[in-house]
Amino acid sequence: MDIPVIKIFDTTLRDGEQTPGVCLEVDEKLEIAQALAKLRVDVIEAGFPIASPGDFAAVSQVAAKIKGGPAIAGLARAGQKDIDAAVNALKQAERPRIHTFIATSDIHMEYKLKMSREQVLARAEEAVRYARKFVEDVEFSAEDASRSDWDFLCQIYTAVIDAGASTINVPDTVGYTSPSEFGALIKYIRDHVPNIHRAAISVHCHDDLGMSVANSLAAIENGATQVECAMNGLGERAGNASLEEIVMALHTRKEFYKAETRIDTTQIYRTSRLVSTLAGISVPPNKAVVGENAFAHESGIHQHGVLNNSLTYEIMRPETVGISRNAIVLGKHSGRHAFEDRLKELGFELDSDTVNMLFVRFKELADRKKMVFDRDIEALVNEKVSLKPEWYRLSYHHVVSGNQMLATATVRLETSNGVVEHASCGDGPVDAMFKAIEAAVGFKVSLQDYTIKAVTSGEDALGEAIVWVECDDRSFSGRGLSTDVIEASAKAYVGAINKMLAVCGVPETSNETGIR
Ligand SMILES: CC(=O)SCCNC(=O)CCNC(=O)[C@H](O)C(C)(C)COP(=O)(O)OP(=O)(O)OC[C@H]1O[C@@H](n2cnc3c(N)ncnc32)[C@H](O)[C@@H]1OP(=O)(O)O
Ligand SMILES: CC(C)C(=O)C(=O)O
Ligand SMILES: [Mg+2]
Repeated sequence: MDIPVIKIFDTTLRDGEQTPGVCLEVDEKLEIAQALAKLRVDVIEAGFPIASPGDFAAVSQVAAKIKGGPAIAGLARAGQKDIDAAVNALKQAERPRIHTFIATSDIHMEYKLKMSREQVLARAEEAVRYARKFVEDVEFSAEDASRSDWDFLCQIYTAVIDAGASTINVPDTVGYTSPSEFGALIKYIRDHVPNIHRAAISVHCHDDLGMSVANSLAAIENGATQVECAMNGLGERAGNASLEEIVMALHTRKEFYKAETRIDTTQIYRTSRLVSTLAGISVPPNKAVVGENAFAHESGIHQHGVLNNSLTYEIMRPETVGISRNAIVLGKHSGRHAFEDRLKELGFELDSDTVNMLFVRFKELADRKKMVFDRDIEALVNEKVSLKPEWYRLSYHHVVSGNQMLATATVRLETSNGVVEHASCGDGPVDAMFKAIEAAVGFKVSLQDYTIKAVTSGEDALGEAIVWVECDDRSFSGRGLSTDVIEASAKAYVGAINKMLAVCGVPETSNETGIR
């Protein structure tokens, strides 16, 4: 018997970007799209083209650059303007998909759309028919399907399939359903939509009650053949169903679900790290599949079992998701071959200029650290990805602090006009550093959030700082990496300021015009 292949529709770049505080730039979206193509997802939802010029540009770039693999989807409300924007953004896609949607629950229709059932039905049909004039692959979503009247849902799905939709999506928009209820809904749709054999059934689950993955799997058990999900479970509110969890559930329990995906599971971990770095959202250590502890064993009885046979306490092998267990330790005496080899093992295919640049950074790091771990290397590579044109570059810093003195920081920033240097006092070394940087750039910076964590363990661990700053109601993140946490913090702050200036422009009070 042939095992059905479940399509993975990745929405990291669309619903994932709706994670509060996340704002990906065009080149960052492209970098993630390339990783998703390597992961072999079936569809990349690249954005919502009418939403902003940046989203339009990102969908266009992804459509132009990602070839020979996934279909590229653009989201559109059920209206001609939105569909026209999606059509234009997807012009260069090899396999464009228009994803149009309208809400079908009574609460959404009455209070949000202010439309009757008849109007929503007519609008959905019109939108699908209009989209089909431009592309063959049209997906229709009934937003808030899980809180909609089941017979109305079946009526609208029948109508949109007749109008040309090749995929009908059943979203649990607010994460309200439960596995048995959602499974029954999918079965009901299969039994009550007469033309359902002409369309694929997709599901799109949110995690408000922590059941998005369980609900998606229940839908698969009842005949859904596409799941919409996001890397690291990013998405609106509590997020979408996590791609890595759905894929690894199907992979690990293939004999139970009797379904598989086309995903190259060895790319999962690398993609997860890239998304976490570029989105500025850390992965919790206890996160399934990609968390730091997902394959770590703390207690003696478990360690004993794992040493005898790892399957005693591991249902998946770390290598299957791309986490290397390599015993070769890289350090200051390691050479280029070992370094290049490790990059390849970690799934990075980089040109020789990039490898050369990274090797220099690796040696600098190895001078400051006894051992360089895989996660240090991933951090170096992902930092390379997020390098942006800079207005300001940190060239020197000095901090004095103690428990009975006022912390004082001095910074020197390079700009196109030369250097600018300032000193400030603060409530602790990081505050003093941030104040010195603010004085150096010459304008007030609105700090939203600041986190620091160790990338690896040990006293010489690489520290990763993430800083969020705000301007014109938009948030910008910066990331800094160093064995010195104050330096990591300063780099992250300057990085966030650079990103902010690229979008909001340089305030008049600025000391310098900056470097570009
Ligand atoms: C469940 C989801 O995740 S849906 C996707 C959600 N994502 C986003 O909203 C991110 C991008 N959104 C945006 O940038 C903006 O909301 C835009 C550009 C889409 C629209 O902006 P605005 O025109 O300023 O409208 P605003 O967002 O305030 O309100 C939404 C409008 O769309 C209408 N609308 C909402 N969903 C739909 C739909 N599926 N089909 C047709 N109209 C819809 C609402 O009724 C409202 O109409 P009104 O302006 O006539 O009252
Ligand atoms: C646009 C739709 C599919 C959506 O994101 C939702 O309903 O959650
Ligand atoms: Mg959603």
